[in-house]
Amino acid sequence: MELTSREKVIVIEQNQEIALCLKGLKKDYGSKQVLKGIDLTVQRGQIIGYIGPNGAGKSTTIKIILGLEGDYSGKVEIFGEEVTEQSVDYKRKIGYVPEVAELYDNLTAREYLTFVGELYGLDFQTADQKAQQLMKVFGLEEVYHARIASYSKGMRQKVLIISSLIHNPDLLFLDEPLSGLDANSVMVFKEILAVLAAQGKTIFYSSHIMDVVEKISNRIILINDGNIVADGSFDELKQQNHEGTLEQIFNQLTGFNEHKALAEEFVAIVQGV
Ligand SMILES: Nc1ncnc2c1ncn2[C@@H]1O[C@H](COP(=O)(O)OP(=O)(O)OP(=O)(O)O)[C@@H](O)[C@H]1O
Repeated sequence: MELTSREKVIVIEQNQEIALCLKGLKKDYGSKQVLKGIDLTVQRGQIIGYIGPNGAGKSTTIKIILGLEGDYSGKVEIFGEEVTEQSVDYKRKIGYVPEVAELYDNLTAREYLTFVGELYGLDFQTADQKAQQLMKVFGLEEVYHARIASYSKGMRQKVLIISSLIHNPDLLFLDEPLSGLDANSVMVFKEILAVLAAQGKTIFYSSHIMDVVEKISNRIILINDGNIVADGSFDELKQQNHEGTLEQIFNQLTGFNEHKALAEEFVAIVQGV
């Protein structure tokens, strides 16, 4: 499809707009330094794959950006505005799928999603209508009025995904979002991300499923021990590290080559040898 010159200008402007900027982000928990100075600028429309070993500080970064974790040093800017502990308005531009969520089991999906929609500034009717339509797309129209307590894991995850997008945010934080989704739903969700990114939404995608990160991200950021140790497209990382898959690059950059020895040790202990 040929873009008109006006559309080309809009695309260039969008690409230059900065959605997220982290400057010297540091965070300690007691004597443990979890983030040691994260500097990061994310352009609007990018899909960032944010990866790193367990405990590297990925969720901590996301929670700081969302204002869920205080007591850090450094700066967080969202669409050019510095986020402070008092800032609230910027949250309307953000959607979030947490790694672990407290869904209100006693509520129905309708009650929960309209509650979240209203928190994000939608009126009840709009939230109700959108929530019902989105549930239908995910094949959940029949349980819209059922309590979340009766949902399977994947059904809960779909409600979480809907709740993160109901207010049409510009910046989306996804922490292991595919958790519990079946293969068909994964396909739908990956397609949703591609369409959102094409519309200029910015997506920050944190996951351990390397082949998905490799495919959907146009920029991959690897953090290890509180620092960014790699930043680039998958092709760039592949060239720099002479490795074939993102999983292999991950192993190399985190200095890990003991999987066989560790597996054998584990099984030997299980067998009581
Ligand atoms: N509330 C807390 N109190 C104390 N330590 C914490 C707290 N939250 C996180 N940590 C520590 O901070 C470090 C980073 O945790 P974080 O959850 O950010 O890691 P992660 O990269 O998201 O890991 P994973 O891949 O396992 O989800 C870990 O060592 C963790 O124990």
